[in-house]
Amino acid sequence: MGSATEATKDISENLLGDKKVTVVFVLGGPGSGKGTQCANIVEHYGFTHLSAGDLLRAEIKSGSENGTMIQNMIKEGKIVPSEVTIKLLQTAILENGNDKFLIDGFPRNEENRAAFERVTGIVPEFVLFFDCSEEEMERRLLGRNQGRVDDNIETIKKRFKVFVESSLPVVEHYESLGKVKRIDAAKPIPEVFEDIKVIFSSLASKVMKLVIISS
Ligand SMILES: Nc1ncnc2c1ncn2[C@@H]1O[C@H](COP(=O)(O)OP(=O)(O)OP(=O)(O)O)[C@@H](O)[C@H]1O
Ligand SMILES: O=c1ccn([C@@H]2O[C@H](COP(=O)(O)O)[C@@H](O)[C@H]2O)c(=O)[nH]1
Ligand SMILES: [Mg+2]
Repeated sequence: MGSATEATKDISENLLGDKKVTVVFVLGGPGSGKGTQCANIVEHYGFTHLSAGDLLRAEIKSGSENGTMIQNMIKEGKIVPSEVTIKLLQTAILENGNDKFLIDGFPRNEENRAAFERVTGIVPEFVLFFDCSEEEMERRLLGRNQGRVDDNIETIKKRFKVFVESSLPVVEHYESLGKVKRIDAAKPIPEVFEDIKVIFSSLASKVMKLVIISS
């Protein structure tokens, strides 16, 4: 087992089996622009983007035995059981050669958060939080046009409720640890990314890479 040097001890490099990774949780309301900006971060900063929602949608498409249950939960805007989502995230991390991940749209509630930390041992480097009004998010979701079963006004209202009641407490938890970097996500896309760049450039100037010292 290795240990971090003095220079990297504040970087969250954690064990996932034998793999040590740096993770940023990307959180924010439905339609706040998480996926859009994750694509920009991937392009500029070499992270791998893992959208929990995309992994769940891929699981439905794969014909998995959990597919019908997941589809029903998504249609209702409900949170899929932790063990299902964590397994998908864990597999995606282990199968990927990268060691830097943006985990988008997870953890969705406190139980997700605690289970993920317990199972994977991963603590996020920080949480990138997209702050946006419901009015603006609703406008974006109704205009998204990607054929998602949950982009209709009835499900959107349910998703907003779940976000406020279950997901915001996760942000508050990380806020209490000083780990939240809040972004004004109501701005136009290029301006939001300018703000994100400040955060990731400062992270890149710290020691970002994994340091393994054989003992
Ligand atoms: N800053 C922005 N201004 C205007 N439109 C935006 C902005 N960011 C994203 N959008 C648009 O809003 C829609 C939702 O964006 P995106 O899919 O990135 O959100 P999300 O947070 O990933 O949503 P979800 O939680 O539902 O997956 C998309 O059509 C996207 O093009
Ligand atoms: O960790 C998660 C992530 C997502 N879900 C379900 O999927 C939909 C869509 O998620 P997006 O992040 O908007 O793509 C969400 O409303 C949940 O039903 C989940 O259960 N757990
Ligand atoms: Mg998304």
